[in-house]
Amino acid sequence: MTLVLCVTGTDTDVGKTVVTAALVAALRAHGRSVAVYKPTQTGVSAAGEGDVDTVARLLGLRVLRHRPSGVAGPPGEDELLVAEGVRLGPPMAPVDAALLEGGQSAASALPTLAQHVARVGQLSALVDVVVVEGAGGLLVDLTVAGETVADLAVALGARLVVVTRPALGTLNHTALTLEAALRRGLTDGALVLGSWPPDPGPLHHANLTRLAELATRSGYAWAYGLQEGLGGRGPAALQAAAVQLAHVVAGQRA
Ligand SMILES: Nc1ncnc2c1ncn2[C@@H]1O[C@H](COP(=O)(O)OP(=O)(O)OP(=O)(O)O)[C@@H](O)[C@H]1O
Ligand SMILES: C[C@H](N)[C@H](N)CCCCCC(=O)O
Ligand SMILES: [Mg+2]
Repeated sequence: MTLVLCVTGTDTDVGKTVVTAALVAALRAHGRSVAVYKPTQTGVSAAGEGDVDTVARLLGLRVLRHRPSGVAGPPGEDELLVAEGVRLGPPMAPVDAALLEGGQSAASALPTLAQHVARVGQLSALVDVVVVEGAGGLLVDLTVAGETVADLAVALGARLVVVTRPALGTLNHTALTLEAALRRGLTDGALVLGSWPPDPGPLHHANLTRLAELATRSGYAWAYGLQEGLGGRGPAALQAAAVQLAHVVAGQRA
């Protein structure tokens, strides 16, 4: 059965895309074929680089774009199978980006939860693991009906990967995110640091201990995560650093 990982975060800009790339690198290195799905990509023009394109670039892979009509077959060795549910220009939450770009009709035309699930199902037929990168944090609305990233993770039966920050403010954001996830039945998950600074201070070390405690208390696996700057060091560095991450995040079910 295909494993679905849903990568969310305690906030936008916490490193979900870099963690997604690291997971893809490590899973591929273990011989697993992987696809990446971004249900709602906002803040990017039609010709711009979406998060799925960033993952491919970070890994030095060619993009094989999956279309709903099912044009793409299984990806080749140097290809990454990717798909987006919808792409919107304004750098905002999905529903608001749609409203700004095209008014109520654009918001109503956003993919439904069932359409996202069907798209992931199509990808699942082609690969071993589908990694879904949400928009912003766990409770951001993806659909005009008010269904969130959490609802999508539940509908997919996904393992949740919560990416968090090591800096001040993270303890409250992380506790809220994990509490909301557990309340919705998302009990299978991992907590991951998106970016660990090269010069950590007492605050970072204290937060590291507290974050590990929060993960354990929530029944989530805990992964130290990625070093700051790793995203720019090339596919080999990303892959090497991701081995432990992938073991923690996907090991139990991969
Ligand atoms: N470990 C890392 N190494 C290098 N750069 C990083 C790392 N983590 C985060 N960044 C940088 O921080 C910024 C935000 O990271 P990223 O795009 O992964 O966040 P995100 O959570 O995916 O944001 P969004 O909500 O927009 O999808 C990017 O410029 C990214 O390159
Ligand atoms: C545009 C940005 N990079 C994200 N993809 C969208 C983040 C939505 C966050 C909404 C919020 O929590 O306020
Ligand atoms: Mg991202």
